[in-house]
Amino acid sequence: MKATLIIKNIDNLITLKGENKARVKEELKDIGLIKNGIIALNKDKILYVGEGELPSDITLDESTIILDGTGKTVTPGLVDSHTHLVHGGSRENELAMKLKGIPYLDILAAGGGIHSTVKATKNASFEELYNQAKKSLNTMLSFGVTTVEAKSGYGIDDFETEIKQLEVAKHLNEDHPVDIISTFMGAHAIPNAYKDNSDEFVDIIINDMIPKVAQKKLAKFCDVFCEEGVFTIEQSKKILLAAREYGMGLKLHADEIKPLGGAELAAEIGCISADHLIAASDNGIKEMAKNGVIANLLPGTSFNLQTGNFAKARKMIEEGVPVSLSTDYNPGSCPTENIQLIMSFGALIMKLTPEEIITSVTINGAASLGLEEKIGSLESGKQGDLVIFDSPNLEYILYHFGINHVDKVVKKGEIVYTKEK
Ligand SMILES: N=CN[C@@H](CCC(=O)O)C(=O)O
Ligand SMILES: [Zn+2]
Repeated sequence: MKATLIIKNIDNLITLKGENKARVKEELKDIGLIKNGIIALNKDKILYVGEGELPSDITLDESTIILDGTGKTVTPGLVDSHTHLVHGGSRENELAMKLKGIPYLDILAAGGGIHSTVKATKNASFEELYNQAKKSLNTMLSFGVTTVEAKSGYGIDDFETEIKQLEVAKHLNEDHPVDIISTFMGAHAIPNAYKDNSDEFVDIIINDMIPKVAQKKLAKFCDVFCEEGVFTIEQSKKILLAAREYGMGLKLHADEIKPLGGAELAAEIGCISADHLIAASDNGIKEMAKNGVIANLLPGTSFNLQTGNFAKARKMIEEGVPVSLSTDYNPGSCPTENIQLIMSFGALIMKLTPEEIITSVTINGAASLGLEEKIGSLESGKQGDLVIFDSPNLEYILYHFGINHVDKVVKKGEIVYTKEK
């Protein structure tokens, strides 16, 4: 079989080989490290992964791209499995409020926060949203992200804007090398018009919005912001069970600020992931472990909200919860596309090991999007998504924090990003 691209002499080839499933406990440490590694791709698929030289049945010709991995670390393409990629405007105006100690939920209740991005997203044209999201997607790609999840949720009761966001994501998925997995999140805030009757808005989401989003095939998942002053446990359950009827996978913004029992709900109804979990109860963590719900942790949000509270990542791992890590990129609670910074937070603040971190942003991130058979590890037959880091080892990427260590990104067998020297 002919190789179209090979990378040889790789100092540290991190394959994540193993079962195509979210890894737990000790499995999180088994990253399939190969020293002096070599990898061969045929078009968009991985052909061979091993040590030293290629086997003789893999042939090269003058069109084969040959890269040298000396001094480099190669990993699967990174998966950012929780973002609010498509939105209008920005919210730097909230910085001063935050520094004065005004809580995120108070800004939201006063009509700011998510509501101000709803206004900006409604006022933005399709092209403006497309260009703004494309710029962010380029930044994500430059940091090594090859697959990203993108939520709607800045239209809320303005369904046209919800659809506009999802259509932008759909077009970008077609036009841009990064794969985008869409999530419908109409239940992101209670619209002002339904402040005194949020159940009415829940009914609209269930009866009008979910069926239309499903019919247009615009979202693989449905998500709800289950939080004090936003959607209750009962409302979140109702919305997600309705979404399941329409074939959507379920996600939940759970226990981000107040311990409402979101982790328990995610376990009860079988969400693929519960995200945030800063205030998750010990019982909720146990229930998630029992039911295999992935804890998608977002330390950049804790950092930016400045509450000093972070999800109990170590406890979750000890209890057997599969964990993933994501940016939560959005204009309010976490305005950064830099997944490598989030990985450093995973180490420096959450005390995850380098092995646990790389597993969290590859195979476990893939599993939180239902993509573990296709991406998330470097094994023959899987999609040729990988990152070449200009870094002698994995630890260095986390330790030398806040900067970009990517040298090249390969997506579906093609070099789609090269760092300017
Ligand atoms: N918490 C709810 N949603 C987003 C924030 C959205 C925003 O502030 O615009 C999050 O996951 O952090
Ligand atoms: Zn979010």
